[in-house]
Amino acid sequence: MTITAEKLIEMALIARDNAYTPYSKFKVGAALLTKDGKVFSGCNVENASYGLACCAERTAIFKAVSEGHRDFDAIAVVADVPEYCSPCGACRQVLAEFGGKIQVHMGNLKGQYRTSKVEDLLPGFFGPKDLE
Ligand SMILES: O=c1ccn([C@H]2C[C@H](O)[C@@H](CO)O2)c(=O)[nH]1
Ligand SMILES: [Zn+2]
Repeated sequence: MTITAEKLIEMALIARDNAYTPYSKFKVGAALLTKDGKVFSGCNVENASYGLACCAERTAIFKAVSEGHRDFDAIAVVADVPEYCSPCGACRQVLAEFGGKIQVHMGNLKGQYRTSKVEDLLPGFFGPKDLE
């Protein structure tokens, strides 16, 4: 059974409920799909030392990697935005580490989304190949 973009968005919306955002009040949810069909969710987690906030996307990626998963098909990201929730530069770089072909579904609370590949969100990215 494959997990659709719509299903992944729905899972990101559920993860968003756990966002810890006392400072920005901007709640974000993410759901990361592995090539073997597992999903790791994430939310943003802020801190009184503001710069230490971890985005929803990186929370999901670090959860997956720390449990032994490195091969990803797609990630969904959702927030209360007028158009589509676009990953920040740091998250684009962290996603790029695991492959430019990962599909990024960027959504909002209305269930609308658009999809781009990591390599199109971060053209010419610096990655593992540059260290060979
Ligand atoms: O794609 C994004 C954009 C922002 N944030 C978080 C970081 C911070 O907690 C809050 C406001 O920037 O939203 C994410 O989690 N993902
Ligand atoms: Zn980010």
